[in-house]
Amino acid sequence: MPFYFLLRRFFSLLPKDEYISLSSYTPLLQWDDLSFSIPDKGATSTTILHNITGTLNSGEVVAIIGPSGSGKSTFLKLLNRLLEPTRGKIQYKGQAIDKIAVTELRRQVAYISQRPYLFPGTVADNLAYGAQLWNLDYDGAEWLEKVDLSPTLLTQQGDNLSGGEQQRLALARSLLLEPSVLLLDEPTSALDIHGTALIENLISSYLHGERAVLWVTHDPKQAKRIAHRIFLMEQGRLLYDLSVEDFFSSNAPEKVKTFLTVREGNY
Ligand SMILES: Nc1ncnc2c1ncn2[C@@H]1O[C@H](COP(=O)(O)OP(=O)(O)OP(=O)(O)O)[C@@H](O)[C@H]1O
Repeated sequence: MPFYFLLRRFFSLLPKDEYISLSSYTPLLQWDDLSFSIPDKGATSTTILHNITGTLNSGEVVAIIGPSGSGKSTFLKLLNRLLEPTRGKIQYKGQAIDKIAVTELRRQVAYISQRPYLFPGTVADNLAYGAQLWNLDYDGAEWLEKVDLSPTLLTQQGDNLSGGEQQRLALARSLLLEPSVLLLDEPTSALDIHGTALIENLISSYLHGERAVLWVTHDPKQAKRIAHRIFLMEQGRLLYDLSVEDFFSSNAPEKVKTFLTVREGNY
């Protein structure tokens, strides 16, 4: 009997509680029927995200791609409560995220924005912020080196750094808190090829144990390099949730092929 069927048979004999306790079979994040609207002037509203359902499982990188304005950033922000959904629910490790203290949720599910907000103060102050909150030991110089920044920057004011340096500092500041889930909003948009490769390698070495990554990118080639699955979004809807192989296969849905053609074709 194939291994998969043996596994199914084994699970069907277990009481439900034991089944749920097998954490590697539990998605880290689940979202169900998520919508997000913004009130207009008057009694109407504009819906930015429509009825999105899905999961992020331990050990995977999911790339989110889609045209500008399709709702990718809005979707990420809902997952650590930077925004609240108008409809639907989100769970982290099986627990509703609005029942988890926001500071704890954001330590576990970290959002790193495309244009990161640095706290006033030095690079060292920025690295220290979360670590002090959670009483963690860390080596600031080592973390700077991991993101290819010189330790000599520790004493510099954060707002003196270039856009790409700020992105890397924000990434180091988040990674040293060891979150389970990284929500990355175009983390390499301000980096050259060398910086991009470095961050892609850093994230793949970060991905072990019960960890997972949602990674917004505009670049299908990057999605192909880094992801196990790809979400294609359009006009606030999740059009497709496909394995990377299916996404780039000759049998991919027409809308996927059209998207790839518009973004330069041959992948
Ligand atoms: N606070 C807001 N008020 C009004 N409209 C908003 C607000 N936030 C987002 N939007 C709109 O919602 C849509 C989705 O925005 P979002 O930033 O999530 O898209 P995106 O796919 O991440 O875009 P990009 O790839 O350009 O970063 C856009 O049309 C945007 O203008």
